[in-house]
Amino acid sequence: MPYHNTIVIAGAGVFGTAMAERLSWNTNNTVILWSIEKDVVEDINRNHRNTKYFPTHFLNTSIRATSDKQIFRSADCILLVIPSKVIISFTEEIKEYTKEDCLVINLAKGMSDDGAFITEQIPFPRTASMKGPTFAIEVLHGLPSSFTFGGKREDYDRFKKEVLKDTGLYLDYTDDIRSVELMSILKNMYAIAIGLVSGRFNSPNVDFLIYTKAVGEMRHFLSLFGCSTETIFCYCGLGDLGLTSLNDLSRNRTLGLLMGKGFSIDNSGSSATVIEGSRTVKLMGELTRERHVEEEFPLVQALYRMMYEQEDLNDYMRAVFN
Ligand SMILES: NC(=O)C1=CN([C@@H]2O[C@H](COP(=O)(O)OP(=O)(O)OC[C@H]3O[C@@H](n4cnc5c(N)ncnc54)[C@H](OP(=O)(O)O)[C@@H]3O)[C@@H](O)[C@H]2O)C=CC1
Ligand SMILES: O=C(CO)COP(=O)(O)O
Repeated sequence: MPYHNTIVIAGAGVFGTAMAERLSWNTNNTVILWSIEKDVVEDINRNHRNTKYFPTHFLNTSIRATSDKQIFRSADCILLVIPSKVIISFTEEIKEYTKEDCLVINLAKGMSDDGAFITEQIPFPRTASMKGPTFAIEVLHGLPSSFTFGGKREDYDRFKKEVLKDTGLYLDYTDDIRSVELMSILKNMYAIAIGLVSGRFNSPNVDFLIYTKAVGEMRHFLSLFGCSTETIFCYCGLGDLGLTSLNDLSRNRTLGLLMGKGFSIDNSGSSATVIEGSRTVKLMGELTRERHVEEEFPLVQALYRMMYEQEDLNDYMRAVFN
């Protein structure tokens, strides 16, 4: 007998919509997008489009959308694809509507503004984290794409077999959820760091010089947070760092490119685009100082001084080529 799962995706922005499309390829999944954006919900239900985020693309007609939080009552599995800073309060709110054995998977970046790991704060017994080298537009266009599933082994096995069947989405696995959450925020920060030198030099030699330093710092961070350093070899590690830091589709790399070309930046968080790496620079810049380990993280410190302490581009370059 075929399995049947109701998947409710919280967030009908670019990535939530792309994931809805792919999960709908498995006809045993009922896929529902939940969004605060009423115009987006209406567009999906009436026109099978999400014109705000994908002006030219038609979605699978089986995908339904709603703004009613009661929908979470029906979920066997929830994917969280809203900005990471609102996830904890959001899950606290929907908890009362939701089945106790629902699997809640965080696809957004893994840390809240105060430095808490999101999956450790979500008030559900079955949680997981799923991150990988996956630009939304390529997921939407049906290209084979991969994630690391961080969570319990039995949840991984079921999710892979039942939900991802026929979707062209592939998984590797770790039980170290925290390491998956950590990799996802670090690679955004290092995408800015590498974007900065790409913007300035446009040189593969220079890019990979800084890329290699970034991998070393990511490994130090895994140790600092008591995580398995093996996760660096998963899709969410080297895979996502490479994708985000070396491709101009990335918003974080683009921010670095612009800074490397001398444009000034707005750190207020008011930007309409999600550039989560700048928050990570602040968090990790301060955290490494508080723990007196800043010398092990020269890229982070150089970025922090440039983005939050008014150092200039030349200071950044001097610091990272040291
Ligand atoms: N884009 C990509 O390629 C990838 C993105 N991700 C991650 O997915 C997460 C979402 O990113 P992405 O889809 O790109 O971002 P978008 O900005 O496209 O989508 C976020 C959605 O969440 C909504 N939202 C904002 N605030 C709230 C709130 N308080 N409650 C509920 N919904 C809210 C937004 O609505 P509104 O526009 O009205 O604010 C929007 O619909 C991020 O953590 C990102 O890093 C992961 C892998 C790939
Ligand atoms: O997270 C992403 C790919 O995994 C998307 O990266 P950006 O947020 O930098 O666009």
